[in-house]
Amino acid sequence: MSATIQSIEAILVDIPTIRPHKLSMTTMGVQTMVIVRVTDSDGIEGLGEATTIGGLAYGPESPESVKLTIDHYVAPLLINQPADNINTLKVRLGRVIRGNTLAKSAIETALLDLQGKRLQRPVAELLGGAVHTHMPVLWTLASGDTGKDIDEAMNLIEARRHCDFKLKIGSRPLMDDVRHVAAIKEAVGDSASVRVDVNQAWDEATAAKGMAELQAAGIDLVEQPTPMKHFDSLVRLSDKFHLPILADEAVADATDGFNLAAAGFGGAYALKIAKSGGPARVLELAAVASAAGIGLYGGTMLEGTIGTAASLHAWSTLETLHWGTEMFGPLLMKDDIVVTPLTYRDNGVELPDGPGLGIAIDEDKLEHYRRK
Ligand SMILES: O=C(O)C[C@H]1C=CC(=O)O1
Ligand SMILES: [Mn+2]
Repeated sequence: MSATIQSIEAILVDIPTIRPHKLSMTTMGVQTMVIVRVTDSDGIEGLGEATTIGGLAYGPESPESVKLTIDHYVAPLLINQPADNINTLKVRLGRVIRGNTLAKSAIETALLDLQGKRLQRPVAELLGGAVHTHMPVLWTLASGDTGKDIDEAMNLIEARRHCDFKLKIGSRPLMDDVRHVAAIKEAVGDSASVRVDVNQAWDEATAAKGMAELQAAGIDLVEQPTPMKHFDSLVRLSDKFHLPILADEAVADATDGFNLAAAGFGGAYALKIAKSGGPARVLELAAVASAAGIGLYGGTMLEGTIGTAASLHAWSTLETLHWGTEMFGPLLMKDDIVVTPLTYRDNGVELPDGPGLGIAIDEDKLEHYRRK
């Protein structure tokens, strides 16, 4: 008799950020994680995380709605079901719950962690095995102030914590953003790759002008310049410029990835477990991208250590991450709720080892930061 699922808990955890993090649609001062704990009848526990940015500012699921979805819809479907057949559990959820990929990602992660602990194997091995144990990680400069961003970048380069940077733009007039970006690129020099993320803020005409300016300033990649559903804009812009485009919000799952590639897009895709529905699901998008000759990037929703580790287990199985990763979420938060944080060194991060995700909760910290 295989073990059955006995309990599913979704916990809201609020941790302040080390500084304001300014995106085109919101400025974050705190990050809210939904931590999921699934226990089975043998007493083994699996951990998962669902995290978004700025409540409902980034996407259609909020931390509070994810908790409600898990408590009221997911848990009753999974309690007393065998814990070890994750595909069957996902089919069961998928038949009754549409969308809600953040909640599904946390659940898929927790089930993989549980299975890994049961088998005493890492999650990467359940996904076919890690090709890499150290992955490059860029840092996002988003204080909202050019001088502060330059100081931050210089310190991180000096410490060999990050050598590549992503700048959040799109909330200011175009030429203000261009001057901001050009000043940072000039300061960090040629050895650093500087990219921008517009988070859908431009229309196509603004994007065309912006991309011409950014190309001239030596920027390497422009992320999601136009609204997520405007596939045609992304295709035309990717045709027009040799400055490549990274599609983020536009591509959530393998079907989006297939449609955008079929429409003629020739850039790269930001993979995120939260968009696709988990560390196994996101690899379906990676496979479609690879089949279409589209580059890969390990993306984040600024998750804490659990969600970041889950993503790293997935990215580690990919032969090539053409644009590296941005798995720095835990470093943007003032504190952590795990016993041993991830190891960031040599401009990257180590894949945690040990069974499952290789992550354990610090119960005192969780108690301190959980929403009362
Ligand atoms: O990419 C996004 O849209 C969201 C996120 C990733 C890094 C960061 O600073 O914000
Ligand atoms: Mn993005």
